[in-house]
Amino acid sequence: MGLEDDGLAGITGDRLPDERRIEGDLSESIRPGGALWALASAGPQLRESAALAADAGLTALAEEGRPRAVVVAGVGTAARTGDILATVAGPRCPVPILGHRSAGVPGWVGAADVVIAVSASGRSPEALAAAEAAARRGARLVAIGAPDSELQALAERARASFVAVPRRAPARLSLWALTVPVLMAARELGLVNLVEADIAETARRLDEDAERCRPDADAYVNPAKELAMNLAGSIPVVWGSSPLAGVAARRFGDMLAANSRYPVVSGELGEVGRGRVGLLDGVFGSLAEGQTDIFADPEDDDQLTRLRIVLMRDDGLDGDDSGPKPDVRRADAVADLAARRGVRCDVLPAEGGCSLERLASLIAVPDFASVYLALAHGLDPMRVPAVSEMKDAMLGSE
Ligand SMILES: O=P(O)(O)OC[C@H]1O[C@@H](O)[C@@H](O)[C@@H](O)[C@@H]1O
Repeated sequence: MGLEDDGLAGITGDRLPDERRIEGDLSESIRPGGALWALASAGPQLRESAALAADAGLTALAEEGRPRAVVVAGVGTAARTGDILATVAGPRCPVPILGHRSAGVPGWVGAADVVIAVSASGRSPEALAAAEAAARRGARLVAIGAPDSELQALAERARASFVAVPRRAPARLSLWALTVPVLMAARELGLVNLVEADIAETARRLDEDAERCRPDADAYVNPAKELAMNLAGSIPVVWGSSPLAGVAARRFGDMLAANSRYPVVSGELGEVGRGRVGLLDGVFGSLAEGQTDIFADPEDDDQLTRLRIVLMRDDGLDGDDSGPKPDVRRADAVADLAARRGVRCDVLPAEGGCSLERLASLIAVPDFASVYLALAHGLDPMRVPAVSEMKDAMLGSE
């Protein structure tokens, strides 16, 4: 597909956000298959996927004992599931967990290792090549993706476990359906401590957040609409205060880029503090705040673009000694630095009794916010021409 004559590749949308667009008729996004519908299904996705994984014969994985390493192979959202596994397994995990985002597997992978190949469509060349390479090298293989896909055929040929995850929405809106089988495979290997109650509580939290973020709840009571409008027109800077919150921050970056088409800076505070926090002193930070014309019309097109910090704050679980204590001072310090420069900051605290639920508490509302922000600009969050054109371009070159 080439660029259309209007030079915008068929993109419609408005540079200026308008809150009225998210308070009006959202039937297109709520209908089955729509973006808000897909996000509202996060809890059911998680439960369904847990049941599918339980029936997929993953117990066979454990027969050969603990692996030397686990490689989670895939791209985009599929790759995020590897980051989630690493954070849920935690810093004391005895086995390295590596996300692999390019075709094939690293050169050292062999019979002592486990490869988890993930692809929502079941046809990303990266995941397929990883599954093939894993089988060739005699590594234990688990494949996760769409039923009746190339990935399933490959897993069957390799006599590997396959978890068939129904494809009801684009990959990025199927995060929970893809993540749970990855976690359950790692549980079989003794690498994560995830009990049924953790899965049930996480699903319940996703249900509750979907209810709070529902389209007919207006911005006063809807945290996702509020967050979307806070970010509207800004350059969002999303920082997580712990490795877990860092994964949620990067996920928000993925969603803001694909759904809302906003440029985002995201990362983990431990690293950010060594360089990126310098953004606060720059053109879009304190210089923009200090040079605001207080008499200018706030609706004015020429208003300066500003940073807006989203601080994902994870203070850890009380009594959890499974890793280093989260450094809460860092979160306080960055909030303070921002406040002193007039840079606005939204703080999202992690809640919940296990790491999966805490992660969900940092992902659910921002996921919805990314869709509301797209809709406020009149953008279709489901249709991302640049992504489709990239895929087409790459298919043409292979
Ligand atoms: O999970 P699969 O189907 O392999 O797709 C992997 C990735 O492909 C990209 O082009 C995007 O569409 C992402 O949203 C998606 O996560």
